[in-house]
Amino acid sequence: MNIAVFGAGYVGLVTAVCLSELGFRVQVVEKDRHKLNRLQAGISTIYEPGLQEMLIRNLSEGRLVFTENGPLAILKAEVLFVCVGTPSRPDGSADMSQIEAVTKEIVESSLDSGYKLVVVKSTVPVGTGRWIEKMSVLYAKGRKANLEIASNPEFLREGAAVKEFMHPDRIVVGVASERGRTLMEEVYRSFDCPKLFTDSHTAEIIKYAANSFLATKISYINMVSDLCEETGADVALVAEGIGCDRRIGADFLKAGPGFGGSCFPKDLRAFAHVGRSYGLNFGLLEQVMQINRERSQRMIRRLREQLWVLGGKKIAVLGLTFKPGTDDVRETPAAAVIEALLAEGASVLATDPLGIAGFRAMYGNLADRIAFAESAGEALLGAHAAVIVTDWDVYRELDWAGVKDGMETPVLLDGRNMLDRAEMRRLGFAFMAVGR
Ligand SMILES: NC(=O)c1ccc[n+]([C@@H]2O[C@H](COP(=O)([O-])OP(=O)(O)OC[C@H]3O[C@@H](n4cnc5c(N)ncnc54)[C@H](O)[C@@H]3O)[C@@H](O)[C@H]2O)c1
Ligand SMILES: O=c1ccn([C@@H]2O[C@H](COP(=O)(O)OP(=O)(O)O[C@H]3O[C@H](CO)[C@@H](O)[C@H](O)[C@H]3O)[C@@H](O)[C@H]2O)c(=O)[nH]1
Repeated sequence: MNIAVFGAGYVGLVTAVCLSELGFRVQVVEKDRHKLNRLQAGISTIYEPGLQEMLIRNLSEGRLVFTENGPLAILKAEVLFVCVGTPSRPDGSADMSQIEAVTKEIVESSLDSGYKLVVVKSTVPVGTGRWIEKMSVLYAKGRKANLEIASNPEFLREGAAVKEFMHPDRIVVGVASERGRTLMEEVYRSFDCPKLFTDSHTAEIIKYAANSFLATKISYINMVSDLCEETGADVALVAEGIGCDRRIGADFLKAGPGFGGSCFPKDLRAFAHVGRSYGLNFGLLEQVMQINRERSQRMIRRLREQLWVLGGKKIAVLGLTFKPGTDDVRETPAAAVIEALLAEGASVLATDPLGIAGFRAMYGNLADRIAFAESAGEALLGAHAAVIVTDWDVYRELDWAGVKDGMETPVLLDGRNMLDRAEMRRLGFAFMAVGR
């Protein structure tokens, strides 16, 4: 089967590489020249375990092609995956302009040709499939494009994208016709997981509802974590205690600096906007987002417990990516923490195993006001306190006894609850962990 994938970002690139690995012939259409050059040269533009090797293999064996030539890819393909971005607009709604641009290109390149299944993998508001159908009629200007629109939301997590694409918990497909369903069954034939076939509205809602629910769990445990801090309880044990109940489940109950990344914040804003646009009370999600916004202030408050004044002090920030195992810094909680520290008059020395370059590129103004260190050891030299924002293993494995002596004052705030409290106190740290 010939497949076209539009957009070689986190989702598009992983989808394309994995589908080619499964034996499909995949053409990836990417408009960003810089990305395209690198991909054509066999260099992955994102860091994902396993991706680079698979990319090179499938590229050299000819199953995977990166191109700017949308019309040619459209002509050849029977199934077209749309994986372009759906970023936030200022009012929180999803910006659908990239989806519309791809729609136009697909319609104009498939006029009077055979049936094609257009599969929307991007995360989109309910009703998007219908809009694509309507716009297709307009762009066809009275001629006929034989397109069927399906919804196939993607649930992969960054840092484990290849593994999660290849072994998902479930596959959701919103498709109307038998022909479309048969094609999607063929695409996912080798996947051994529940496959849920629905109408397109249901599939579209499943994606936002899943992300919103997971983010709700995180804000919920973060709310409880504040109470644990006030009362001397331990949020990790509370999470274990409630998570053992199978109706609740243990996942996504880790307290921390709040959720970040390119998905949860954006998708919550968009889902809340969708709810409001139907006149519904989605205030629950507003609260989830508000709790998340307040996390950085909570961390400042903890630091004050030990440091008295923060102004003029040097604080090491360990971790810039929104979670470990990725170089992605989009909407990272580290940015809010650094912003709050600077507002207190502290100076910041930040470090991260993979995220420094991305942080400099994305947060230029903020990056100009802080310094960067190549390693945690270097960041901690002369620091009055360290704050762990991202739970990288290197921080778990750091020689804390060794670095402590280089600090001005050995204050450590474990924002991810990842270190052994008794051990850190034994080493002589004034140690605080989120939720304890
Ligand atoms: N990042 C994730 O982990 C993840 C997981 C599940 C779903 N999603 C959703 O998938 C979608 C894509 O997310 P992403 O993180 O991959 O985005 P991204 O911004 O990393 O990638 C989008 C890519 O599309 C390209 N593009 C834009 N317009 C194009 C066009 N007309 N033709 C060809 N290429 C074009 C861009 O240059 C970019 O490379 C979003 O809707 C997102 O919410 C993301
Ligand atoms: O118990 C937890 C779990 C996660 N997080 C934070 O939540 C954010 C998101 O984490 P994660 O879900 O692992 O990362 P993403 O790669 O953003 O994946 C989410 O967003 C994707 C894009 O929509 C979906 O496909 C995935 O299913 C969904 O998990 C990160 O900042 C994490 O540190 C916590 O604070 N506590």
